[in-house]
Amino acid sequence: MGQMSKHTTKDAATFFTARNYISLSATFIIGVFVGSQALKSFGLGNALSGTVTAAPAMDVAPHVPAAVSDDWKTRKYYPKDLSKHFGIHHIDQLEIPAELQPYVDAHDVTTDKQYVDNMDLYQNYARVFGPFLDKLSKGNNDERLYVKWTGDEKKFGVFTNAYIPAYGFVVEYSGLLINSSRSTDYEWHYHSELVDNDGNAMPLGIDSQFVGNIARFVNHDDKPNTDSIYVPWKNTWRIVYVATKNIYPGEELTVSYGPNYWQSRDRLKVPSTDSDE
Ligand SMILES: C[S@@+](CC[C@H](N)C(=O)[O-])C[C@H]1O[C@@H](n2cnc3c(N)ncnc32)[C@H](O)[C@@H]1O
Repeated sequence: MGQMSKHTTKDAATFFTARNYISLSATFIIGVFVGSQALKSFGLGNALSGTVTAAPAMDVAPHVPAAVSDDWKTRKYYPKDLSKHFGIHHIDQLEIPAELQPYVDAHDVTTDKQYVDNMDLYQNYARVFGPFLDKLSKGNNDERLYVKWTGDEKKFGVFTNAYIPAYGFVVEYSGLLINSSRSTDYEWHYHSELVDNDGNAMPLGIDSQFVGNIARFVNHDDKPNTDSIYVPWKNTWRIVYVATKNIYPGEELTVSYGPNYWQSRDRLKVPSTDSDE
């Protein structure tokens, strides 16, 4: 995630009623297909590589749904369930707290070195993925993706009900823009050159531990089927998960958190007090 930072890194809404599910799904699939073709024609496919980073990690209590029932390890959780079962306030898009908004407004992301050095790439990202950030963000009735228990090691993960073609938009990593890392498992580095009142660079992250969307449940894999990229959109950097290969219904979505994430976890391990170690 950007980098999941635990500072690196790490949709849609009134999306589906039973009646409009099929047509909206079709719209989405056509959308990602068009997007993926556009990306291919831009030759961006190979450019979808670890540009986002996650923040260093800290162990947190395993996510046991707040409302535990007998089927909690087998059922599917949709965005509308996140509040009741995980205590998460669902938001579709990056949320900027009022106290940080003036700093965001005072800065032009197209002057960031990362943008200037890769202008063609980021202009294309904005052109292809930007519209998804607006059009797919309509509330918490999206049923394309769901959360399900994967096992004791990884806990919950995210799966797809829809076919997602390679290079297609998967989901935005929503959350709160923060300027003080809490080093949770749910924070990506926010990619920017914002400065505070003294002109010092502000260390920013996107934190989705308690306020965010389904993307916060996407697990790490060394050979993931999505990539996290930064998309400059409406003067903010948005983190988007993009498919790196065709993803079929029932598959788990995965992303690389980046090396910092796991290194920081290792550092945080409490030394064993066992006498034989
Ligand atoms: C962003 S959360 C992903 C959602 C998490 N599985 C949950 O149930 O809330 C990141 C945490 O999930 C777990 N995790 C993710 N990918 C993993 C993997 N490949 N192997 C082991 N644990 C993993 C780790 O505890 C990690 O710190």
